[in-house]
Amino acid sequence: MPSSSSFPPAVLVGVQLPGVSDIEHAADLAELGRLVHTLGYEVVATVSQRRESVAAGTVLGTGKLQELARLTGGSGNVPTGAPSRKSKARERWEAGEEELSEEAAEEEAEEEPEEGEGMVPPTVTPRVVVVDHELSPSQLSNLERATGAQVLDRTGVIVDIFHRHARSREARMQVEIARLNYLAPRMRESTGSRERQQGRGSGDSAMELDRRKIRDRLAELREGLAAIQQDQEQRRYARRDQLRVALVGYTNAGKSSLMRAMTGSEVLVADQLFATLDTTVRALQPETRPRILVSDTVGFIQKLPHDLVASFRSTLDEALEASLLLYVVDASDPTWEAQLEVTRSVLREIGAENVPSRLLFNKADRLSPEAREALLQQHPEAIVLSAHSPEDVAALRLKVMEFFEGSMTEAELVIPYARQGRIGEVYENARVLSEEFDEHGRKLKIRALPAAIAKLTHAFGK
Ligand SMILES: Nc1nc2c(ncn2[C@@H]2O[C@H](COP(=O)(O)OP(=O)(O)OP(=O)(O)O)[C@@H](O)[C@H]2O)c(=O)[nH]1
Ligand SMILES: [Mg+2]
Repeated sequence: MPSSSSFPPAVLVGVQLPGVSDIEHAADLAELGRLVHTLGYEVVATVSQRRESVAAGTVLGTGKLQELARLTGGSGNVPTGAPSRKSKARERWEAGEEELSEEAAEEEAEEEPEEGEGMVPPTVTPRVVVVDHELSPSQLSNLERATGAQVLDRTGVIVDIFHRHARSREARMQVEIARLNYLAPRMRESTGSRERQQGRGSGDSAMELDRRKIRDRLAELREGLAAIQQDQEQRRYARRDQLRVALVGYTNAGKSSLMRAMTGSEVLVADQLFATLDTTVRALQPETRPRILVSDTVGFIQKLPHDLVASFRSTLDEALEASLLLYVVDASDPTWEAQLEVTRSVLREIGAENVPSRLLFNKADRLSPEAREALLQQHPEAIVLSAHSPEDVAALRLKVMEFFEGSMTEAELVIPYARQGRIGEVYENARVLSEEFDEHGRKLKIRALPAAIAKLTHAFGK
């Protein structure tokens, strides 16, 4: 890990809209800070403003913009209209004293708050401005001119992280599709005179392509992706008769840590957002009879760009086809409820809301005994655990096995002596309850999923 001074300094910019509480706003900015940190920047300052809406031209009002420009060493000059007088109602709302009524909001077009909201000036000059809202090309351009710094928006940051973390061919293609979709409309509106339009790493090569080339590239990518996905579908089809459980949840909740602990696999665990972009499937360990497959999946985040959700759909199809979804929640995060709601809504969006599920409150080692108790009171059906505790993971394994027990049935199978070489298939897909030998072969009593019984019966005959 490099020392913090080697990270390029960045300043965060957020607008607190009416209806967003102080706590929610602070959590939003904290999350943006973690995204920016994951991308390799150090957050040295935050500029935040209460506004009725994000300013069409420059996101912030002129006064706040100048404050931002002072931090970054920019001119603060932007082509906006002259600021108008601030209403008394707005002054009170901005001071946090009351809700802003619609009439009061309409009273004036632009406001100009002066107070610094307790901001400590950074000792280094931020070279990057990261805005917690999606920016239009003209907002981006105005902000770059006023601040003299590189400007990124939240979507751009997420797309960049995905770009850096994509490993498999499929994930790389999905991310490239999302990036091109993100860049294309921005390129359309700009006349091409601006450099670094989308900031570091998020579009340098794409900027050289014209729109037609982007379209061609998108078509090529979609075709390539379709071929890969067909392959995957076949593999999933082959696994349809197996017991499958998928770990889903907010980014950084601990899905990969649980995957490691449950399967002994070496999947990447990192205190980063979106460390995992590919689905990994491994058998639950110690192996069960029949064996149970566990999938680790891409994490969710609030305000996930729609294109990214769409491009990761196939990754999430893995979750759709699981018989059991384990919703992993970071119970030590004060915003876990909002995070769980994001997870639920994305899964609803892909049609997975009817898959049976269990709630896992992870990182319980960071909770006080009272907090644990309160969670269980609130969600008696949930499992409270720590991915770092072998006992907790062993108990989870039993719970998962119990869940599948209910969906299995029993059957008899006779394996002719000539086919004894394939006996391993039976042990992998079923639990053998008893066996006898007679003149026809090995007579087995098995317990397995109905689909697995059908397949084995087909393979070996009655
Ligand atoms: N204290 C504590 N830390 C945990 C626990 N589970 C995971 N972590 C930490 O949380 C961070 C994120 O863990 P991951 O397993 O990578 O989380 P993830 O859900 O796979 O995250 P993404 O792949 O980025 O979506 C890592 O630093 C883990 O060490 C736990 O039970 N207790
Ligand atoms: Mg992960």
